[in-house]
Amino acid sequence: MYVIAHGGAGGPVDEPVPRQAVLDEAVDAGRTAATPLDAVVETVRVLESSPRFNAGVGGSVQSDGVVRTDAGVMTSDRSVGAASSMPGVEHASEVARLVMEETPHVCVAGVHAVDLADAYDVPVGVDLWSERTREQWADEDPPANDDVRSQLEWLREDFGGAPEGDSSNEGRDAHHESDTVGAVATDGETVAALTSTGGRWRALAGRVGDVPQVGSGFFCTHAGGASSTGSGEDIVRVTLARRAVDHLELGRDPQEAAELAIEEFEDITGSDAGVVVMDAEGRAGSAFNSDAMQTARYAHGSDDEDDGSGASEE
Ligand SMILES: NC(=O)C[C@H](N)C(=O)O
Repeated sequence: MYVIAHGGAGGPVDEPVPRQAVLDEAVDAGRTAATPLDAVVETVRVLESSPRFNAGVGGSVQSDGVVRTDAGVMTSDRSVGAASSMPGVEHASEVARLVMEETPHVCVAGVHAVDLADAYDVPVGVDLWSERTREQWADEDPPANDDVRSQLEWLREDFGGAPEGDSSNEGRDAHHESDTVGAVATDGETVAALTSTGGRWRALAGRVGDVPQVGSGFFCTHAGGASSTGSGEDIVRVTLARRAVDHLELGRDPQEAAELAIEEFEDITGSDAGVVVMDAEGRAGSAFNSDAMQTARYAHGSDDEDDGSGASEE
């Protein structure tokens, strides 16, 4: 099984070495999975359980002091599942898979997604706070939860106010909000792509970004798959993952596809993002225009194909 994973695009990374070790471990978990779908879920589960990433445990905290998780998954036969805005759900990846496999829908949200998870024995009521998010939240002074207008004023300081002003990510990485995770995998026949996140730090309660939106945070066809990361409000405007896969469909290799998609994203939005891409042969590519994006891969034709170390810190 070929797998590529990322740990989010954003500012310079705190403690890149142990973080890379978790990414490598995640790809190792995915490589031994039975199917590409199992592979992306196994890979992302490892990252969701690590407080070093903004997914599952350690996810960003919304304006009402609640961590909510989102994920989306797609396979090359165009099966899709997504779940969003889930308090207390560590493995949003598993709920996205449940939506794909067990429901006639493509996205389930909020407490109803939590109920669905519970009905299929995905653990709920999990404490998603990490030491780091607890400390950071202690420094915040949000207005009362029932005062939504004041909350909006308060969070605009961070989100730049106007929609197109959202490109400014200055200072936001200190909030560890850029560490969304994702993976693409193939066995040479079918492909799967999955992205999982806690969203953005002190976003309005109930805010949902690109991650569970098909074509924005994730996309997959017979040509290959992609997983995006960065400012969700900007990624959705260009459907970044779809754009990367379109380039594969047009015959580009995965590295070219990733680079072209990020160039187009930057031209249109002026914002920062990253994307990982894998084609159906297991060739991988990645690109970002932020300061950093760590990836790990076990890919066809890459240096690590033989030894399986899978590491690539960028
Ligand atoms: N760090 C991220 O990638 C955040 C995610 N794209 C979101 O906007 O929810």
